[in-house]
Amino acid sequence: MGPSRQEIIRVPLGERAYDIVVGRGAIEEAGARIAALGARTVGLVTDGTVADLHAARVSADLEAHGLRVAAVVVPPGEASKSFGQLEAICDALLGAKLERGDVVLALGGGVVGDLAGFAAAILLRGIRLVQAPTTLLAQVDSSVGGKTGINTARGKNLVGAFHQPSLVLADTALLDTLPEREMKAGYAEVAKYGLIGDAGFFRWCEGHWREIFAGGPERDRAVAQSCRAKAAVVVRDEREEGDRALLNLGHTFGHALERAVAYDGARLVHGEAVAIGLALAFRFSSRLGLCPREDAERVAAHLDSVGLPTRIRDVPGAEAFSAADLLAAMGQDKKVKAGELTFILARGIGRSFVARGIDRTEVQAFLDAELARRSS
Ligand SMILES: NC(=O)c1ccc[n+]([C@@H]2O[C@H](COP(=O)([O-])OP(=O)(O)OC[C@H]3O[C@@H](n4cnc5c(N)ncnc54)[C@H](O)[C@@H]3O)[C@@H](O)[C@H]2O)c1
Ligand SMILES: O=C(O)C(=O)C[C@@H](O)[C@H](O)[C@H](O)COP(=O)(O)O
Ligand SMILES: [Zn+2]
Repeated sequence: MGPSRQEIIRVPLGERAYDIVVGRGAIEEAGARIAALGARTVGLVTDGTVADLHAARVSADLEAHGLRVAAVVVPPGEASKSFGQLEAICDALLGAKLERGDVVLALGGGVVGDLAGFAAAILLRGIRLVQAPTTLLAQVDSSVGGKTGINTARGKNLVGAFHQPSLVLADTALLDTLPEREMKAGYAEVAKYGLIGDAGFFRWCEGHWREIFAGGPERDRAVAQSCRAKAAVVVRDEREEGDRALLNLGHTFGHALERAVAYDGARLVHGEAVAIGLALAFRFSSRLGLCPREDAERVAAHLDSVGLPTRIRDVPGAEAFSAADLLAAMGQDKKVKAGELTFILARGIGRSFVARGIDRTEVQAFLDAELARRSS
């Protein structure tokens, strides 16, 4: 593999087409590229941690390109994907007199991207959004594809809008400051792309995950390959009427677990929930006789070796979970159709498919068996 350089991936969505710039230094293009969009003011939304580490440099660059910056800082963590923080952002940006020709810049992880993206979708009935993802998870997943939203007590991401960004700047050097726990969490979504439809990429990940964590060309390659894989699905099915649901592999279980801990990131962050969800989706597929047991074991073994959780019992406080509660949470999943559950299951690594009308008693029996493992 050659030296690191920036790569531009085009997401061809007609009048909503945009570029994803991947590589070290991509954020340094923010001022020039946003000025070229014709904005005058940038509503810079970030969280407290990212503000301290990276926002001053970005603001200075925007101002150097003649842009006025109106900054809003939310508390770090999943709890910020709330009506309260959404209202605070809207109020601050309206107070700063943002106009329809202006831009919201989401500088942060998936929490900031989803929240600021939703604000951009509804402010003045929709203004442009630039995503500057600063976590591995946000660079490989949440900044691309236009899903924005917040959580409610009834479930994850249940209020939101599709609002594609006008530009994504995925600066992989920003990940140098990311804590290891968050790096691992983001890696679950990287591995997901291999498990969905690219067994060769999963094999490559098994051999290169340490280099992805360490930085260098493998990290850039993993981010770019993930963005290409996601963009390909989104272009086929932008509003999740069919195939896009594949990107939800591991999420029916994962979102139920996030709700079970009341979005408490100290216990479980999204990527960790996805890691458990991926392992569960493969074990469930194997139990249903769809997927070889060796594949399910290989998935869990790889996630284990990275240091990700793969069992419900790995969640602190899991003793309090019941199969009925988890099943009830799954009943609020956005993939539910005519009251029936939809899961993303697998015939093997890289062979995932959308399975509609899954029998609740099968899911209940599987969860009972998984929960029984907590004492073993
Ligand atoms: N819209 C989508 O398609 C999509 C896809 C996947 C996930 N998501 C959502 O994304 C969210 C999770 O995103 P996340 O994992 O990025 O979590 P996050 O945004 O909470 O970021 C994780 C932590 O890392 C900190 N951080 C961010 N960048 C940093 C950096 N460069 N250096 C040091 N610290 C940094 C943050 O302050 C935070 O504490 C969830 O809400 C999930 O539902 C959305
Ligand atoms: O972009 C998608 O589509 C995904 O499903 C990506 C997921 O990783 C992400 O967590 C997404 O927010 C889940 O979507 P939801 O519709 O189940 O809330
Ligand atoms: Zn996800």
